[in-house]
Amino acid sequence: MINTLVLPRPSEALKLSSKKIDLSRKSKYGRPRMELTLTQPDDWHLHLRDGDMLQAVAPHSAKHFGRAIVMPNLKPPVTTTAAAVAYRESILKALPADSNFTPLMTLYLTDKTSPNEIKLARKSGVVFAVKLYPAGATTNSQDGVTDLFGKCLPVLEEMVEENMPLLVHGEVTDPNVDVFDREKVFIDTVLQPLIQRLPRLKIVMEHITTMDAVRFVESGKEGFLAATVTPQHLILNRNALFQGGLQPHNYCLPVLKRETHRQAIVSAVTGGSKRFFLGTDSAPHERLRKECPCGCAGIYSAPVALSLYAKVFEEAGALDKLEAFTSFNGPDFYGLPRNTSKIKLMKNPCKVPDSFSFSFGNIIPMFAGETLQWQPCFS
Ligand SMILES: NC(=O)N[C@@H](CC(=O)O)C(=O)O
Ligand SMILES: [Zn+2]
Ligand SMILES: [Zn+2]
Repeated sequence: MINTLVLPRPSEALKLSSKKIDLSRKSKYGRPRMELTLTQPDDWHLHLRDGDMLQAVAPHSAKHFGRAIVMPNLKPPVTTTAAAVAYRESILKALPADSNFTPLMTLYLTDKTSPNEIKLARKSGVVFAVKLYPAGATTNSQDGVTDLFGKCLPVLEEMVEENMPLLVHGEVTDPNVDVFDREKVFIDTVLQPLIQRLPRLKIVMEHITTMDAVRFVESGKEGFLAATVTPQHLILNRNALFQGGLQPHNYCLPVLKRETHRQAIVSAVTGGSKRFFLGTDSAPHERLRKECPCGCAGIYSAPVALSLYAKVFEEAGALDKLEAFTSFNGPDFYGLPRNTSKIKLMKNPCKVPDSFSFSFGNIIPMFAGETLQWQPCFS
């Protein structure tokens, strides 16, 4: 990896609680080197895939995150507790020997999921949520739900009993609804009625992209409604899809929105609300599956996500709020203990690799070839 050294300006000294930043250590150039110590973050929305791709990407997430909610949209999808247990085993095998990373498994909801499967999931101790993909909404969602209220109410009622969160890809699939409006329409036509019907169901709106979602989550009951936020929806707006030509590596679902939506999401997360937490939605696809006539949706952010979140909070003058977003709000919502270990981020400008090469092909990371200021570091 090439290191492009850009020295931090002394005026960049941050106004933070003294414990969080250690300005005493000097870089070899004699300038202050800024450090940020955080409780180990977790990733509450992650695609680890399987097979070769799993082997390739698992170490990247395990390096930075303590735990991750692992999405079940494999081929075939992880629809049973038995499949989730087996998938968990293969993830553990793909981790570096010294890794403490804990995968938190999820089940893929279908029209046929039985209430008993939820009981089994809860009993297993390794399944922490159930994921709703409206059929056809996103990558590998073809086996998803076609009619939530018609087919899934008994399962959802069992989830209330078992205190099992429902994670939602919140977009309608009606081709007549404009692609930029699909999240808002989903809120109005599915989520609002769902909450009316089952107010004690814990719901996470995954990868929110609009000010409508921000307002909706803020207006929900604390502890019952929350949202994950990706680095791309905090940093990029929809212009990034077309900057200098079509940019397949900025294409994900829900698709990037206009700047006003991005700003609303930034204000929400940097404002310190407990309802928003880190979920990278890191979604690797081999390069040629993105750079082709019908490219896949998904941005590979795992290696750069922490640097990007730090950039967003720093630019908003809210680095003091970063730790709650990366490390507290998620476990608090899920009713899990916060991590006890720490991770350090250092201001040490570094170029993001242009690509990661594996035997099966290449994966292009988010911000490929660009320089990022904050780097997680390991002693
Ligand atoms: N976000 C994406 O664009 N893609 C995800 C699926 C998803 O999270 O919707 C994937 O699995 O590739
Ligand atoms: Zn999704
Ligand atoms: Zn996802």
